[in-house]
Amino acid sequence: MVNYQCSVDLISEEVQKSLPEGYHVRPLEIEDYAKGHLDCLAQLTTVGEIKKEDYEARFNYLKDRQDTYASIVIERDDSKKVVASGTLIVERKFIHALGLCGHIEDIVVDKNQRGKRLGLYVIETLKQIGKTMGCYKIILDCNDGNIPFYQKCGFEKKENEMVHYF
Ligand SMILES: CC(=O)SCCNC(=O)CCNC(=O)[C@H](O)C(C)(C)COP(=O)(O)OP(=O)(O)OC[C@H]1O[C@@H](n2cnc3c(N)ncnc32)[C@H](O)[C@@H]1OP(=O)(O)O
Repeated sequence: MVNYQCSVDLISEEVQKSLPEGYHVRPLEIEDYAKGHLDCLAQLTTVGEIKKEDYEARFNYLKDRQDTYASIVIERDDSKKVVASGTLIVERKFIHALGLCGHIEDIVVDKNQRGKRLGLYVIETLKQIGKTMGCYKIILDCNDGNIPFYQKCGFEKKENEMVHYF
């Protein structure tokens, strides 16, 4: 199984050029608590009060499972702030010959940084990580308003999303 940290290094070189100047993509780091990762996520949905030690415990849980979770961020070079983030989760199936299915989750670009193709870049990076890790497909759920964005990222609409909240 590929360690995604390595694949991000490879991807970075290949596609970094397509990012606007002054930004870079990298795996999530434990220091991102202080770099605005949660502020960015709060522009997607409710985050709640998360203490630094709890953030770090969750980060370490994910880091110990890099064959399943790949979280990436885009950092702005001048402010050193996280301005975009996203996660790929790799599901291990019995079907499709023990196939691996990638799930894209929690995509967000800071509201002041939208329209610069940062979202596209996050998705392209996660797609390449998924491919490198051996996923046969990548799926995601989104609202109607984001369908055109994901179509630009190479996704097509298929079936429906269902939810049951506890
Ligand atoms: C699986 C999930 O996580 S779904 C949740 C997605 N996240 C959110 O809804 C949070 C709030 N929204 C955001 O963070 C951002 O608006 C995002 C992530 C949806 C898009 O990020 P951006 O960086 O602004 O998009 P980006 O600039 O990369 O756009 C890529 C292309 O999609 C187009 N696009 C982006 N959003 C939209 C939209 N809502 N409707 C139509 N086209 C769109 C852009 O015009 C661009 O087109 P182009 O290639 O012809 O220039």
